[in-house]
Amino acid sequence: MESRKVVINDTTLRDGEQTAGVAFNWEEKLAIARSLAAVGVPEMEIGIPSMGPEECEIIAAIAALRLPSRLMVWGRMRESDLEAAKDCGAHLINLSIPVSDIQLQHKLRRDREWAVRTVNRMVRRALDSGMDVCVGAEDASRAAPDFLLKIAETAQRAGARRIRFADTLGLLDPISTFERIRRLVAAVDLEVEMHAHNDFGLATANTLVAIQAGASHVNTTVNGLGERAGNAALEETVMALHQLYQMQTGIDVRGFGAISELVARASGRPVAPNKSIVGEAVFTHEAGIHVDGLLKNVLNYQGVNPKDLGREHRLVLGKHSGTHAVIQRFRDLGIELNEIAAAQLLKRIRLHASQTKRAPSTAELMSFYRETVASGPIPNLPEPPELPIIRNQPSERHSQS
Ligand SMILES: CC(=O)SCCNC(=O)CCNC(=O)[C@H](O)C(C)(C)COP(=O)(O)OP(=O)(O)OC[C@H]1O[C@@H](n2cnc3c(N)ncnc32)[C@H](O)[C@@H]1OP(=O)(O)O
Ligand SMILES: O=C(O)CCC(=O)C(=O)O
Repeated sequence: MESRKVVINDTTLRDGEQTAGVAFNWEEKLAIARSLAAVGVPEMEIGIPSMGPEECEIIAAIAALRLPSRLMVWGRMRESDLEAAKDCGAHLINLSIPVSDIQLQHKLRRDREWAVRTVNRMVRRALDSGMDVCVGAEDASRAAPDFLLKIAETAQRAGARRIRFADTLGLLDPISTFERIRRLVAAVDLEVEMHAHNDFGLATANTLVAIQAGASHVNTTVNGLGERAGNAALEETVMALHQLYQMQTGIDVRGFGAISELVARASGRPVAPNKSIVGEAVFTHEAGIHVDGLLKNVLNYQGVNPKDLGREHRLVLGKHSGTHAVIQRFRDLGIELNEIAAAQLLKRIRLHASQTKRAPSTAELMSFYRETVASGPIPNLPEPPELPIIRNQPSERHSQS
Protein backbone atom coordinates (compact mmCIF):
# COMPACT_ATOMS: atom_id res chain seq x y z
CA MET A 1 0.00 0.00 0.00
CA GLU A 2 1.05 3.63 -0.46
CA SER A 3 2.83 5.64 2.22
CA ARG A 4 -0.42 7.36 3.27
CA LYS A 5 -0.62 7.85 7.02
CA VAL A 6 -3.58 6.70 9.03
CA VAL A 7 -4.45 8.20 12.38
CA ILE A 8 -5.31 5.86 15.24
CA ASN A 9 -7.95 7.28 17.58
CA ASP A 10 -7.90 4.86 20.47
CA THR A 11 -11.14 4.63 22.41
CA THR A 12 -10.10 2.31 25.24
CA LEU A 13 -11.03 5.06 27.69
CA ARG A 14 -14.51 5.55 26.18
CA ASP A 15 -15.89 2.54 24.28
CA GLY A 16 -13.42 0.24 26.04
CA GLU A 17 -14.71 1.38 29.40
CA GLN A 18 -18.29 0.87 28.20
CA THR A 19 -17.65 -2.89 28.36
CA ALA A 20 -20.24 -4.24 30.77
CA GLY A 21 -18.72 -4.44 34.25
CA VAL A 22 -15.66 -2.30 33.50
CA ALA A 23 -15.01 0.91 35.42
CA PHE A 24 -11.54 2.43 35.43
CA ASN A 25 -10.62 4.46 38.47
CA TRP A 26 -8.87 7.80 38.31
CA GLU A 27 -5.33 6.37 38.51
CA GLU A 28 -6.10 3.71 35.93
CA LYS A 29 -7.49 6.24 33.46
CA LEU A 30 -4.43 8.44 33.87
CA ALA A 31 -2.06 5.49 33.57
CA ILE A 32 -3.76 4.21 30.42
CA ALA A 33 -3.74 7.67 28.83
CA ARG A 34 -0.06 8.11 29.68
CA SER A 35 0.83 4.68 28.27
CA LEU A 36 -1.07 5.26 25.04
CA ALA A 37 0.64 8.61 24.58
CA ALA A 38 4.02 7.10 25.44
CA VAL A 39 3.85 4.63 22.56
CA GLY A 40 2.76 7.42 20.23
CA VAL A 41 -1.01 6.94 19.86
CA PRO A 42 -1.87 10.25 18.22
CA GLU A 43 -5.49 10.55 19.35
CA MET A 44 -7.62 9.11 22.09
CA GLU A 45 -11.27 9.31 23.02
CA ILE A 46 -11.16 9.71 26.77
CA GLY A 47 -14.68 9.85 28.14
CA ILE A 48 -18.22 11.18 28.25
CA PRO A 49 -18.55 14.55 30.02
CA SER A 50 -22.36 14.30 30.22
CA MET A 51 -21.91 11.45 32.71
CA GLY A 52 -21.37 14.10 35.35
CA PRO A 53 -18.82 16.18 37.26
CA GLU A 54 -16.64 13.27 38.35
CA GLU A 55 -16.14 12.08 34.76
CA CYS A 56 -15.45 15.68 33.71
CA GLU A 57 -12.80 15.97 36.41
CA ILE A 58 -11.05 12.81 35.21
CA ILE A 59 -11.16 14.07 31.64
CA ALA A 60 -9.79 17.43 32.75
CA ALA A 61 -7.04 15.65 34.69
CA ILE A 62 -6.01 13.74 31.56
CA ALA A 63 -6.06 17.01 29.61
CA ALA A 64 -3.88 18.60 32.31
CA LEU A 65 -1.18 15.99 31.62
CA ARG A 66 -0.54 17.84 28.36
CA LEU A 67 0.14 14.62 26.52
CA PRO A 68 1.24 14.85 22.91
CA SER A 69 -1.97 13.08 21.80
CA ARG A 70 -5.13 14.87 20.68
CA LEU A 71 -8.01 14.29 23.06
CA MET A 72 -11.60 13.59 22.02
CA VAL A 73 -14.69 13.44 24.18
CA TRP A 74 -18.01 11.82 23.33
CA GLY A 75 -21.43 13.46 23.54
CA ARG A 76 -24.94 13.17 22.19
CA MET A 77 -26.37 15.76 19.81
CA ARG A 78 -27.68 17.72 22.78
CA GLU A 79 -26.99 21.18 24.17
CA SER A 80 -26.52 19.68 27.64
CA ASP A 81 -23.81 17.28 26.42
CA LEU A 82 -22.01 20.10 24.65
CA GLU A 83 -22.26 22.29 27.71
CA ALA A 84 -20.78 19.51 29.87
CA ALA A 85 -17.90 19.02 27.44
CA LYS A 86 -16.82 22.52 26.70
CA ASP A 87 -14.55 23.15 29.69
CA CYS A 88 -12.95 19.71 29.94
CA GLY A 89 -9.88 20.65 27.93
CA ALA A 90 -10.53 18.26 25.01
CA HIS A 91 -9.43 19.22 21.51
CA LEU A 92 -12.26 17.44 19.74
CA ILE A 93 -15.82 16.52 20.45
CA ASN A 94 -17.58 13.61 18.83
CA LEU A 95 -21.26 14.51 18.66
CA SER A 96 -23.17 11.34 18.09
CA ILE A 97 -26.45 10.91 16.27
CA PRO A 98 -28.13 7.69 15.18
CA VAL A 99 -28.56 7.64 11.42
CA SER A 100 -30.51 4.41 10.89
CA ASP A 101 -34.29 4.69 10.71
CA ILE A 102 -34.65 2.01 13.35
CA GLN A 103 -32.69 4.01 15.92
CA LEU A 104 -34.03 7.41 14.88
CA GLN A 105 -37.63 6.25 15.13
CA HIS A 106 -37.52 3.69 17.90
CA LYS A 107 -34.80 5.09 20.12
CA LEU A 108 -35.06 8.86 19.70
CA ARG A 109 -38.64 8.92 18.33
CA ARG A 110 -37.44 11.37 15.68
CA ASP A 111 -37.23 11.41 11.90
CA ARG A 112 -34.59 12.07 9.28
CA GLU A 113 -35.46 15.78 8.89
CA TRP A 114 -34.91 16.26 12.62
CA ALA A 115 -31.52 14.57 12.34
CA VAL A 116 -30.41 16.84 9.50
CA ARG A 117 -31.58 19.99 11.32
CA THR A 118 -29.92 18.84 14.54
CA VAL A 119 -26.56 18.09 12.93
CA ASN A 120 -26.59 21.49 11.27
CA ARG A 121 -27.41 23.31 14.50
CA MET A 122 -25.26 21.33 16.92
CA VAL A 123 -22.10 21.29 14.82
CA ARG A 124 -22.22 25.09 14.56
CA ARG A 125 -22.83 25.40 18.31
CA ALA A 126 -19.95 23.06 19.07
CA LEU A 127 -17.58 25.01 16.87
CA ASP A 128 -18.39 28.12 18.90
CA SER A 129 -17.02 26.31 21.93
CA GLY A 130 -13.61 26.15 20.27
CA MET A 131 -13.39 22.37 19.82
CA ASP A 132 -13.02 20.58 16.53
CA VAL A 133 -16.10 18.56 15.71
CA CYS A 134 -16.59 14.99 14.58
CA VAL A 135 -20.11 13.85 13.80
CA GLY A 136 -20.58 10.33 15.12
CA ALA A 137 -22.92 8.54 12.75
CA GLU A 138 -24.21 5.84 15.06
CA ASP A 139 -25.56 2.67 13.42
CA ALA A 140 -24.28 3.94 10.06
CA SER A 141 -24.12 0.41 8.70
CA ARG A 142 -27.92 0.09 8.96
CA ALA A 143 -28.60 3.59 7.63
CA ALA A 144 -30.07 4.24 4.19
CA PRO A 145 -26.91 4.97 2.16
CA ASP A 146 -28.23 8.23 0.66
CA PHE A 147 -29.32 9.48 4.05
CA LEU A 148 -25.88 8.82 5.50
CA LEU A 149 -24.40 10.94 2.71
CA LYS A 150 -26.91 13.69 3.46
CA ILE A 151 -25.84 13.71 7.10
CA ALA A 152 -22.19 13.82 6.04
CA GLU A 153 -22.80 16.71 3.63
CA THR A 154 -24.73 18.57 6.33
CA ALA A 155 -21.88 18.01 8.78
CA GLN A 156 -19.39 19.32 6.26
CA ARG A 157 -21.43 22.43 5.42
CA ALA A 158 -21.84 23.18 9.12
CA GLY A 159 -18.05 23.05 9.62
CA ALA A 160 -17.37 19.61 11.07
CA ARG A 161 -13.93 18.29 10.41
CA ARG A 162 -14.71 14.58 10.59
CA ILE A 163 -17.45 12.01 10.29
CA ARG A 164 -17.30 8.76 12.22
CA PHE A 165 -18.86 5.76 10.51
CA ALA A 166 -20.02 3.51 13.35
CA ASP A 167 -20.77 -0.13 12.64
CA THR A 168 -22.47 -0.07 16.01
CA LEU A 169 -23.62 -3.68 16.02
CA GLY A 170 -20.66 -5.11 14.12
CA LEU A 171 -22.84 -6.22 11.23
CA LEU A 172 -20.61 -5.41 8.28
CA ASP A 173 -18.19 -7.70 6.51
CA PRO A 174 -15.05 -6.45 4.77
CA ILE A 175 -16.64 -6.18 1.33
CA SER A 176 -19.61 -4.13 2.50
CA THR A 177 -17.32 -2.01 4.68
CA PHE A 178 -15.14 -1.23 1.67
CA GLU A 179 -18.10 -0.19 -0.46
CA ARG A 180 -19.68 2.03 2.20
CA ILE A 181 -16.50 3.77 3.23
CA ARG A 182 -15.41 4.31 -0.38
CA ARG A 183 -18.75 5.94 -1.13
CA LEU A 184 -18.53 8.17 1.93
CA VAL A 185 -14.96 9.21 1.22
CA ALA A 186 -15.86 10.07 -2.39
CA ALA A 187 -18.90 12.12 -1.38
CA VAL A 188 -17.45 14.53 1.17
CA ASP A 189 -14.33 16.46 1.95
CA LEU A 190 -14.16 15.37 5.55
CA GLU A 191 -11.89 13.16 7.57
CA VAL A 192 -13.59 9.76 7.70
CA GLU A 193 -13.20 7.66 10.83
CA MET A 194 -14.10 3.97 11.04
CA HIS A 195 -15.54 2.63 14.28
CA ALA A 196 -15.90 -1.15 14.09
CA HIS A 197 -17.37 -3.69 16.49
CA ASN A 198 -16.37 -7.31 16.76
CA ASP A 199 -19.68 -9.16 17.00
CA PHE A 200 -18.71 -11.43 14.10
CA GLY A 201 -14.98 -11.30 14.81
CA LEU A 202 -14.48 -8.88 11.90
CA ALA A 203 -13.65 -5.62 13.65
CA THR A 204 -9.96 -5.54 12.79
CA ALA A 205 -10.57 -6.79 9.25
CA ASN A 206 -13.26 -4.16 8.67
CA THR A 207 -11.01 -1.47 10.10
CA LEU A 208 -8.15 -2.39 7.77
CA VAL A 209 -10.49 -2.48 4.80
CA ALA A 210 -11.93 0.92 5.73
CA ILE A 211 -8.41 2.31 5.53
CA GLN A 212 -7.97 0.74 2.11
CA ALA A 213 -11.20 2.42 1.09
CA GLY A 214 -9.84 5.81 2.16
CA ALA A 215 -10.69 6.25 5.85
CA SER A 216 -8.20 8.67 7.40
CA HIS A 217 -8.88 7.74 11.04
CA VAL A 218 -9.76 4.51 12.81
CA ASN A 219 -10.91 3.66 16.31
CA THR A 220 -9.19 0.94 18.29
CA THR A 221 -9.11 -0.34 21.85
CA VAL A 222 -6.37 -2.12 23.76
CA ASN A 223 -7.03 -5.89 23.79
CA GLY A 224 -10.13 -5.20 21.67
CA LEU A 225 -12.05 -4.12 24.77
CA GLY A 226 -15.45 -2.47 24.12
CA GLU A 227 -19.20 -2.99 24.04
CA ARG A 228 -20.26 -6.66 23.81
CA ALA A 229 -17.61 -8.43 21.70
CA GLY A 230 -15.48 -5.28 21.66
CA ASN A 231 -13.83 -3.06 19.07
CA ALA A 232 -10.90 -3.43 16.70
CA ALA A 233 -7.83 -4.20 18.79
CA LEU A 234 -5.12 -1.52 18.81
CA GLU A 235 -2.34 -4.08 18.70
CA GLU A 236 -3.84 -6.05 15.81
CA THR A 237 -4.69 -2.98 13.77
CA VAL A 238 -1.31 -1.33 14.15
CA MET A 239 0.76 -4.48 13.59
CA ALA A 240 -1.27 -5.29 10.48
CA LEU A 241 -0.89 -1.77 9.11
CA HIS A 242 2.86 -1.85 9.65
CA GLN A 243 3.49 -5.36 8.40
CA LEU A 244 0.79 -6.15 5.87
CA TYR A 245 0.46 -2.71 4.27
CA GLN A 246 3.77 -1.06 5.13
CA MET A 247 1.75 1.88 6.45
CA GLN A 248 3.20 3.95 9.23
CA THR A 249 1.26 4.99 12.30
CA GLY A 250 4.10 6.47 14.33
CA ILE A 251 3.28 3.98 17.10
CA ASP A 252 6.00 2.02 18.90
CA VAL A 253 4.63 -1.51 19.08
CA ARG A 254 7.18 -2.63 21.68
CA GLY A 255 4.98 -1.02 24.30
CA PHE A 256 1.94 -3.15 23.45
CA GLY A 257 2.69 -5.93 25.94
CA ALA A 258 2.82 -3.56 28.89
CA ILE A 259 -0.30 -1.63 27.81
CA SER A 260 -2.16 -4.87 27.26
CA GLU A 261 -1.31 -6.01 30.79
CA LEU A 262 -2.24 -2.64 32.24
CA VAL A 263 -5.65 -2.62 30.54
CA ALA A 264 -6.29 -6.28 31.35
CA ARG A 265 -5.64 -5.56 35.02
CA ALA A 266 -7.61 -2.33 35.13
CA SER A 267 -10.57 -3.80 33.26
CA GLY A 268 -10.61 -7.16 35.02
CA ARG A 269 -10.71 -8.72 31.56
CA PRO A 270 -7.77 -11.12 31.23
CA VAL A 271 -6.23 -11.55 27.82
CA ALA A 272 -6.82 -14.97 26.25
CA PRO A 273 -3.52 -16.86 25.75
CA ASN A 274 -4.20 -17.06 22.00
CA LYS A 275 -5.16 -13.38 21.63
CA SER A 276 -3.34 -12.11 18.53
CA ILE A 277 -0.13 -10.14 19.07
CA VAL A 278 -0.35 -9.79 22.88
CA GLY A 279 -1.57 -13.22 24.02
CA GLU A 280 0.88 -15.10 26.23
CA ALA A 281 0.92 -18.12 23.89
CA VAL A 282 1.16 -16.54 20.46
CA PHE A 283 4.88 -17.23 20.10
CA THR A 284 4.85 -20.63 21.83
CA HIS A 285 5.42 -23.75 19.73
CA GLU A 286 4.99 -27.41 20.55
CA ALA A 287 4.15 -29.28 17.33
CA GLY A 288 7.12 -31.36 16.24
CA ILE A 289 7.12 -30.25 12.61
CA HIS A 290 6.89 -26.59 13.57
CA VAL A 291 9.67 -26.83 16.16
CA ASP A 292 11.90 -28.75 13.75
CA GLY A 293 11.23 -26.05 11.14
CA LEU A 294 11.96 -23.25 13.59
CA LEU A 295 15.18 -24.88 14.71
CA LYS A 296 16.35 -25.14 11.10
CA ASN A 297 15.34 -21.61 10.17
CA VAL A 298 13.07 -19.44 12.22
CA LEU A 299 11.43 -18.02 9.10
CA ASN A 300 9.84 -21.41 8.43
CA TYR A 301 7.20 -20.71 11.04
CA GLN A 302 7.49 -17.01 11.86
CA GLY A 303 4.74 -14.72 10.58
CA VAL A 304 5.16 -11.97 13.13
CA ASN A 305 8.66 -11.40 14.49
CA PRO A 306 8.32 -11.55 18.28
CA LYS A 307 11.40 -9.33 18.61
CA ASP A 308 9.41 -6.46 17.09
CA LEU A 309 7.29 -6.67 20.23
CA GLY A 310 10.20 -7.26 22.59
CA ARG A 311 9.28 -10.94 22.88
CA GLU A 312 10.80 -14.30 21.94
CA HIS A 313 9.76 -17.61 20.48
CA ARG A 314 9.15 -20.18 23.16
CA LEU A 315 9.46 -23.91 22.54
CA VAL A 316 7.67 -26.33 24.81
CA LEU A 317 7.59 -30.11 24.93
CA GLY A 318 4.25 -31.89 24.89
CA LYS A 319 1.99 -34.43 23.27
CA HIS A 320 2.69 -33.13 19.75
CA SER A 321 6.47 -32.83 20.03
CA GLY A 322 8.92 -34.61 17.75
CA THR A 323 12.38 -35.97 18.43
CA HIS A 324 14.23 -32.90 17.09
CA ALA A 325 12.62 -30.79 19.80
CA VAL A 326 13.54 -33.36 22.46
CA ILE A 327 17.15 -33.54 21.28
CA GLN A 328 17.43 -29.74 21.25
CA ARG A 329 15.91 -29.37 24.69
CA PHE A 330 18.30 -31.90 26.22
CA ARG A 331 21.18 -30.30 24.37
CA ASP A 332 20.26 -27.06 26.13
CA LEU A 333 20.46 -29.02 29.38
CA GLY A 334 23.94 -30.24 28.53
CA ILE A 335 22.98 -33.74 27.36
CA GLU A 336 23.55 -35.03 23.85
CA LEU A 337 20.84 -37.62 23.12
CA ASN A 338 21.00 -40.21 20.40
CA GLU A 339 17.87 -40.92 18.35
CA ILE A 340 16.87 -44.04 20.28
CA ALA A 341 16.98 -42.20 23.57
CA ALA A 342 15.14 -39.20 22.08
CA ALA A 343 12.37 -41.50 20.86
CA GLN A 344 12.08 -43.13 24.29
CA LEU A 345 12.02 -39.80 26.05
CA LEU A 346 9.42 -38.51 23.63
CA LYS A 347 7.13 -41.37 24.63
CA ARG A 348 7.61 -40.46 28.26
CA ILE A 349 6.97 -36.75 27.56
CA ARG A 350 3.76 -37.62 25.68
CA LEU A 351 2.54 -39.71 28.57
CA HIS A 352 3.30 -36.85 30.95
CA ALA A 353 1.44 -34.38 28.73
CA SER A 354 -1.63 -36.60 28.52
CA GLN A 355 -1.64 -37.07 32.28
CA THR A 356 -0.93 -33.49 33.34
CA LYS A 357 -1.91 -31.32 30.33
CA ARG A 358 1.26 -29.27 30.75
CA ALA A 359 4.86 -29.17 29.62
CA PRO A 360 7.40 -31.00 31.81
CA SER A 361 9.64 -28.89 34.01
CA THR A 362 13.40 -29.16 33.79
CA ALA A 363 13.46 -31.31 36.93
CA GLU A 364 10.84 -33.63 35.43
CA LEU A 365 12.80 -33.92 32.20
CA MET A 366 15.89 -34.88 34.15
CA SER A 367 13.94 -37.46 36.04
CA PHE A 368 12.61 -38.92 32.75
CA TYR A 369 16.18 -39.02 31.55
CA ARG A 370 17.35 -40.92 34.62
CA GLU A 371 14.47 -43.37 34.18
CA THR A 372 15.57 -43.88 30.58
CA VAL A 373 19.20 -44.49 31.54
CA ALA A 374 18.12 -46.86 34.29
CA SER A 375 15.69 -48.74 32.06
CA GLY A 376 18.27 -50.50 29.96
CA PRO A 377 21.20 -50.19 27.60
CA ILE A 378 20.97 -47.40 25.06
CA PRO A 379 24.20 -47.07 23.08
CA ASN A 380 26.32 -44.00 23.83
CA LEU A 381 23.87 -42.44 26.26
CA PRO A 382 25.86 -40.30 28.72
CA GLU A 383 25.34 -40.45 32.45
CA PRO A 384 23.00 -37.73 33.71
CA PRO A 385 24.87 -34.55 34.51
CA GLU A 386 25.34 -33.34 38.05
CA LEU A 387 22.68 -31.13 39.58
CA PRO A 388 24.51 -27.82 39.00
CA ILE A 389 23.74 -28.19 35.32
CA ILE A 390 20.07 -28.37 36.16
CA ARG A 391 20.36 -25.28 38.31
CA ASN A 392 22.11 -23.48 35.47
CA GLN A 393 19.12 -24.10 33.21
CA PRO A 394 16.19 -22.77 35.18
CA SER A 395 14.37 -21.22 32.27
CA GLU A 396 11.67 -23.02 30.29
CA ARG A 397 12.04 -20.41 27.55
CA HIS A 398 14.06 -20.99 24.40
CA SER A 399 14.95 -18.04 22.24
CA GLN A 400 15.13 -18.93 18.58
CA SER A 401 15.53 -15.69 16.76
C1 LIG B 1 -23.31 3.21 20.67
C2 LIG B 1 -22.67 3.89 21.76
O1 LIG B 1 -21.74 3.39 22.29
S1 LIG B 1 -23.22 5.39 22.18
C3 LIG B 1 -22.44 5.75 23.71
C4 LIG B 1 -23.20 5.15 24.80
N1 LIG B 1 -22.53 5.35 26.07
C5 LIG B 1 -23.18 5.35 27.20
O2 LIG B 1 -24.39 5.27 27.23
C6 LIG B 1 -22.35 5.39 28.44
C7 LIG B 1 -22.58 6.61 29.30
N2 LIG B 1 -23.97 6.95 29.44
C8 LIG B 1 -24.49 7.57 30.51
O3 LIG B 1 -23.83 7.85 31.49
C9 LIG B 1 -25.92 7.94 30.45
O4 LIG B 1 -26.60 7.09 29.53
C10 LIG B 1 -26.06 9.41 29.97
C11 LIG B 1 -25.47 10.34 31.03
C12 LIG B 1 -25.36 9.68 28.67
C13 LIG B 1 -27.52 9.75 29.78
O5 LIG B 1 -28.20 9.34 30.94
P1 LIG B 1 -29.79 9.62 31.13
O6 LIG B 1 -30.04 11.06 30.83
O7 LIG B 1 -30.13 9.13 32.45
O8 LIG B 1 -30.51 8.81 29.94
P2 LIG B 1 -30.51 7.29 29.54
O9 LIG B 1 -29.13 6.80 29.39
O10 LIG B 1 -31.37 6.46 30.46
O11 LIG B 1 -31.25 7.37 28.13
C14 LIG B 1 -30.60 7.90 27.00
C15 LIG B 1 -31.26 9.18 26.54
O12 LIG B 1 -30.41 9.77 25.54
C16 LIG B 1 -31.13 9.86 24.29
N3 LIG B 1 -30.15 9.71 23.25
C17 LIG B 1 -29.47 8.60 22.93
N4 LIG B 1 -28.63 8.85 21.92
C18 LIG B 1 -28.78 10.15 21.62
C19 LIG B 1 -28.18 10.99 20.66
N5 LIG B 1 -27.21 10.55 19.88
N6 LIG B 1 -28.56 12.28 20.58
C20 LIG B 1 -29.52 12.74 21.42
N7 LIG B 1 -30.12 11.98 22.35
C21 LIG B 1 -29.75 10.71 22.45
C22 LIG B 1 -32.19 8.77 24.42
O13 LIG B 1 -33.23 8.98 23.52
C23 LIG B 1 -32.59 8.94 25.88
O14 LIG B 1 -33.30 10.15 25.96
P3 LIG B 1 -34.83 10.28 26.48
O15 LIG B 1 -34.74 10.28 27.95
O16 LIG B 1 -35.24 11.60 25.95
O17 LIG B 1 -35.57 9.13 25.92
O1 LIG C 1 -21.69 7.69 17.41
C1 LIG C 1 -20.57 7.36 17.76
O2 LIG C 1 -19.72 8.16 18.09
C2 LIG C 1 -20.24 5.90 17.80
C3 LIG C 1 -20.64 5.37 19.08
C4 LIG C 1 -20.30 3.95 19.23
O3 LIG C 1 -19.51 3.61 20.07
C5 LIG C 1 -20.93 2.97 18.36
O4 LIG C 1 -21.83 3.32 17.60
O5 LIG C 1 -20.54 1.80 18.44
